[in-house]
Amino acid sequence: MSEIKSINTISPVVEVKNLWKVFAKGQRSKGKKTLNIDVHDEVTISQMEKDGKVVVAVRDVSFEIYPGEIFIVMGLSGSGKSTLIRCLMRLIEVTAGTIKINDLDITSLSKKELVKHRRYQAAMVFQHYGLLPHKTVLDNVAFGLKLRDEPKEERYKKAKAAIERVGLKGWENYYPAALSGGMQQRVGIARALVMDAPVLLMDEPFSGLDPLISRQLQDELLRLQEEMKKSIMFVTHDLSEALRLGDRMAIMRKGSIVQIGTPDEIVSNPADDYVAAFVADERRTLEKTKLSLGNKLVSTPASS
Ligand SMILES: Nc1ncnc2c1ncn2[C@@H]1O[C@H](COP(=O)(O)OP(=O)(O)OP(=O)(O)O)[C@@H](O)[C@H]1O
Repeated sequence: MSEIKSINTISPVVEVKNLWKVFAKGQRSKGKKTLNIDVHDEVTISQMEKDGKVVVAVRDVSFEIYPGEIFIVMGLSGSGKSTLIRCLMRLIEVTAGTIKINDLDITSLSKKELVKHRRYQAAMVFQHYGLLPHKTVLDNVAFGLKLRDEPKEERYKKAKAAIERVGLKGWENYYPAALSGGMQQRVGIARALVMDAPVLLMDEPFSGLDPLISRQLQDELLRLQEEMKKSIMFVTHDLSEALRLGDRMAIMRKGSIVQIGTPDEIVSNPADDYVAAFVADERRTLEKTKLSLGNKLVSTPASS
């Protein structure tokens, strides 16, 4: 009882409330501009969607991420995952709603405050690494600290430690092109870790990599998380990755979150047919395991 009470009183690090992102169709403006639209006017919005004038990429989304939690966002292509995670860094301006990180509403920050938010509160790992090709591994990792005006000696010390943490000791003076995809993504992770921000945003960081490498990196992330206890938002469309990494997961469909729960809850109790279709294979495997376990129990002499 007391344990449940204490869990309920932990404050979230990330708190997203009634978030909307509506894009004007045909103007791929990177989402920097905000569209002037009343999201509460459902009739107008759905008419504009039907007329192909707008795309509602994120629709009235709310969730929290707690300290030390890996929160997975999953959904089919086009369901709004990337738009959502980018809103948290404010790489995309939101249409409506609030995003609080450590109680600070980042949707209302000035440009100057936003720079600070990006340098101290949240760090992002992208699918395509986003490394600077003309800088060495060491300078890539130290770059964010340079933007923070940290003294050279200090930033190299921290960068070397982060490089060692992701298993790349000895590669400090190489350029990204000399590294495999998996190693480049390790650099991407080191670059985020070195900032020591409380929130880590990871947008499909391991997809596109060899399955074996991506599994190694998943293990690595779990190991690092044991030490770091960050609040991690992790976007993926790979269910097995989601189930391995996630403490809780949100399933997105056409911009909305259709279910939030622990991997167990989602697999054993999908909220609708869309979620059920996602987890169908996993359920089949579970049922087979239960069945064969049941058979074993029935047939072992010890059980009779
Ligand atoms: N800058 C933009 N301008 C207009 N529409 C956009 C823009 N960015 C995304 N969209 C649309 O918003 C919807 C959600 O896209 P988003 O990239 O967030 O989905 P996703 O779930 O991340 O997909 P994927 O897994 O393919 O990356 C899609 O219909 C997409 O075409």
